[in-house]
Amino acid sequence: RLLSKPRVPKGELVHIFPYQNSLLKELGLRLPPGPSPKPIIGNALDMPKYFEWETYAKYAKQYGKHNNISSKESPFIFYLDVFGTPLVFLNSRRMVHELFERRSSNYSDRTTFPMVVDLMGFGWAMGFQRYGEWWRRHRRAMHNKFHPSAAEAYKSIQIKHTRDLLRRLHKAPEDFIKHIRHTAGAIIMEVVGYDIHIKSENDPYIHAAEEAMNAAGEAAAPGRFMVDMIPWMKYIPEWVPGASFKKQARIWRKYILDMADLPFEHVKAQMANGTAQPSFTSTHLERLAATNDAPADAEQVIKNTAAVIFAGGSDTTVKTLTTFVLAMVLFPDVQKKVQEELDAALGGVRLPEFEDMTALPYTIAAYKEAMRWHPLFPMGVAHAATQDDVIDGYFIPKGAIVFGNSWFLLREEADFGPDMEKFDPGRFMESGRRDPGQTGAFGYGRRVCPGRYMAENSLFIAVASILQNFDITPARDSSGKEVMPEYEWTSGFFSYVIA
Ligand code: HEM
Repeated sequence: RLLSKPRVPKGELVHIFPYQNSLLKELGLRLPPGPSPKPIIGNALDMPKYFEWETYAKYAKQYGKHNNISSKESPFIFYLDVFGTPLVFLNSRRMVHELFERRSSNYSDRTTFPMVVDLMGFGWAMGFQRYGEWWRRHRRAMHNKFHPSAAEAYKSIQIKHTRDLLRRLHKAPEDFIKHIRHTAGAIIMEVVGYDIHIKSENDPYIHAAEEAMNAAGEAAAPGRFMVDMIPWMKYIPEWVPGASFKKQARIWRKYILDMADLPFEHVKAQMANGTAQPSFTSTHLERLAATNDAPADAEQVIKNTAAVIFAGGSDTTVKTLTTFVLAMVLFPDVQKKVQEELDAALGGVRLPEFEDMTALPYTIAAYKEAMRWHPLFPMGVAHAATQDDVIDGYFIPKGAIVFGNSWFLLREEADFGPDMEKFDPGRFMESGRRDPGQTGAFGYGRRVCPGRYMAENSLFIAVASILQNFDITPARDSSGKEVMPEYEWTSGFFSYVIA
């Protein structure tokens, strides 16, 4: 199953995959000099269940040393066999660039998701769709309204709701997460065209989106549900002992389908009676109505894309901002510096605008540092290989699920400077530093997050507005003493802070 002429590195094989041992002779390869690299992980049982990105990063370092790899970007690649499904983990920027960017036509597929798509009903979400024409149509519908200059159109919506956030924070600062969530939801709903429904923090659409996203977070982590490894299990009836995942999927499914259907139907009804505001959904639908030869499923593409924007666009921003708030508590000096910059630029007489960005490099660096310090998707979102491939002598079979270890990439000293655990926006003030948004925080290649321009705008205006007007400090106990928050990072598809 090997391609004709694999590229063979000069004595630099760092890790022989378990299955490669048997292929070495066939390839005419020899083991590199020095202690033989051992297979690190053999099967599903050895798979780290929690914070796997740290484990893989540790292996990468450990085996790099073991193999005397001097390069700053070791060609690290790990392989796991999970009941016959090959999982490949890329632990270097060079590898990620080579596969996801340069060979993107082969690494832009997704795997099947028996739990999330077949059972839970997430097939409408572009992020889970297989690479091909159906996905491309969704991606085009989104790109059309989210490329950098299209995202400009949303700035006034972002400003409006961020100002409202300041009022809410002023009134009840202790509910800051609730307010941030409300704001992110309000922005994305107005962009998509669902804004008419926001009546309270308990808005049913925001609630459905949160439930659905929490479900995705739980269910999409590799190895979380056996049915993803043994797909025929999806046919087991719900009453069979051990099939509780089916019941769980059924409960989640309602939220997931409602989330796509209900608000879309409502926008259509609003358009029919002339009360709809211009939005992603209404402008796409209007254009569709004016097209004579549109395919029959064109409306479904609009509905699906509106839903995925709604789904992907709020929780991601909320969780990144929550990480930022924690960082401000833990690193008060950074907070002071951002505030000094804001005061110098705005003179304390007006609120920040997007036009101020050029005068606020440290503020920009601060939100970028939040994406680097603790990326929301530490292992990105897995891509899949369409065809067999070989890289540096490693064979990657067709169908392999390929992860980029973004967490590790965002901790490369060569790219971001020293003291990786420190929240230090100052690192971006040095020349030659990489942008986290282009180093895995938004994923890779043709599947890179299409909402990234809008997301960065939301982060910037929120960070600038909040820190210009508030100090973020630890809470105080009854005697007035500051108490540092207890917090932990979740593990799974997303990793975010819970306090
Ligand atoms: C800080 C906020 C955000 C982060 C950290 C983030 C991160 C990501 C990542 C890591 C991926 C996977 C890329 C890959 O497969 O390599 C992704 C995909 C995606 N994101 Fe975002 N995202 C954010 C905000 C948003 C927003 C605001 C939207 C919508 C407006 C959005 C919509 C999507 C969609 C639709 C996909 C699927 C793309 C595809 O599979 O082709 N994201 N995002």
